[in-house]
Amino acid sequence: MASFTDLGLSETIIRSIVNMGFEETTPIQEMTIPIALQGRDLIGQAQTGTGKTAAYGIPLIERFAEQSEQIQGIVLAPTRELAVQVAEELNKIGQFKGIHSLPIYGGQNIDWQIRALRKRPHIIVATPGRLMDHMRRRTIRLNEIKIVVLDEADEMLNMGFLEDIETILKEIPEIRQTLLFSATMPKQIQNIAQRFMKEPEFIQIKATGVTVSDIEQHYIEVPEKLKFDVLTRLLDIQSPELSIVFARTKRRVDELSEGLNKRGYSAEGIHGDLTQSKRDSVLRQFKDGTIDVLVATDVAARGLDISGVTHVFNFDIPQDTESYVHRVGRTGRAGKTGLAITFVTPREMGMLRLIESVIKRRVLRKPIPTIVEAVQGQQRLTMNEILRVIAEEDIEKYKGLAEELLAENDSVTLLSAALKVITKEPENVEVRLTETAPIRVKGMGNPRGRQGGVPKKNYNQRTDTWSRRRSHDGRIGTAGASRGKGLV
Ligand SMILES: Nc1ncnc2c1ncn2[C@@H]1O[C@H](COP(=O)(O)OP(=O)(O)OP(=O)(O)O)[C@@H](O)[C@H]1O
Ligand SMILES: [Mg+2]
Repeated sequence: MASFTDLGLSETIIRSIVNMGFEETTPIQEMTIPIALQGRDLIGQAQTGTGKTAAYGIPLIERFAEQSEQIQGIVLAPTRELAVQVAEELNKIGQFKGIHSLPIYGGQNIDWQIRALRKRPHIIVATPGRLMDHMRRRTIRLNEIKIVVLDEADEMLNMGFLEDIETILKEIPEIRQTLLFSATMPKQIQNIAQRFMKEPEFIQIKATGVTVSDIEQHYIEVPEKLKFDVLTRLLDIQSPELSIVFARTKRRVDELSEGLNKRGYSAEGIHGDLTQSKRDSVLRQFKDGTIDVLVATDVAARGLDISGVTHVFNFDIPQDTESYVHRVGRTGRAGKTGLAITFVTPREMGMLRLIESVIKRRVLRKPIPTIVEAVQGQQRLTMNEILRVIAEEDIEKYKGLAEELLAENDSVTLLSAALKVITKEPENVEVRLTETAPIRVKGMGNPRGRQGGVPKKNYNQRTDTWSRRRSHDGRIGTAGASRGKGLV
């Protein structure tokens, strides 16, 4: 890896990079910054969490003149939260050069944005819809734009922003530089590249596959009905620092975060139907650790860089392989490690195999954790907390009471009772979720299952075994038959 000083950057930029704590370039930065500095068009693909923002942000800011009164650069991003985050990072890179970036996104008061625009930011980081609004109102002029960046370009296409992007790019002078970045590059991207870019250089960093090797990836085959209990068991056993739970729909997100709260976890949901101020406050609370579990739709799958996310749970398997790559990429960022666990219902095994074929890596199968393990996990938490309090807190005023209680009870009985009171008992509140249909892939997995030839799989919670049951006569089939007999 190279040093930033070898890239011919100006002193003010180097100073801000040092200030941000970056010591060496990441591979995508090393490869793309010199090309982007020459003014050439560029498509950059590198794994999640490997510094693509600075890979375009550094040349973007290096090439701008701070004296200009006009907007010189536009970054388009698919979600509001990402627009805010990118603008923050660009402001850090531009702090000593005096280059200002402003996020512009839907759900935020437009008059406020218009006032902020009058302060002459050099760079706008926008979601396409809101930028279009400003273009119609003529509150943003794009005729001085020199550089355009499409961050998460493929996701903007997925979201149906193609027309908006076309309209936006047509308003921008043809003599410009266009940069396009994402961890995933499906074929449609070539379309955009051909139509809107000039002989783009394609830089692809493919160290060990599409997903980062620092992310441990597991899956658990689990029936739909048991997913929620399995999730809470995993939270109890693993006690993640911060975790993101991805679910398929907004309704699932609401139900899940409500259910988690009922069971005593500090969780909040984020999805597109919430007000922007709610979305902002949820994300803020998650970042500062006020809430430990963020339950999200794919709105939080792309680009978000939150330190301390040790676990990603795919409560529902994603509908496409790109989504998988980005979701699990919310952990294991900037050289840190992370764990991603995907729940797969029996009929979704085909989707899992498809994901494995795209990421070119096996996802490890793990058994359904037992309730005993969950209890042990909670007890361990309690024990650690007690030891921490002994080491760090003032407990003098409890000692009198302790002695009184010890006079009439033996110490083991007394402490056991106290532990029972303070340990959270797993699965003590029933939570029901609205069921969703499995995600299936044509031609993958177990095709005969769909024709009814292979008996349905059943999971036996008490014996932790899967068995195949013939639908007609109710007899137990092969796997796990001996243990499952009479219980299925
Ligand atoms: N050269 C560097 N040295 C150390 N940390 C860095 C460096 N470049 C970027 N980072 C940090 O790494 C983290 C991930 O960067 P960034 O969000 O740009 O990743 P990304 O490649 O855009 O990921 P995604 O595909 O998920 O959007 C950020 O916290 C960023 O500040
Ligand atoms: Mg990014």
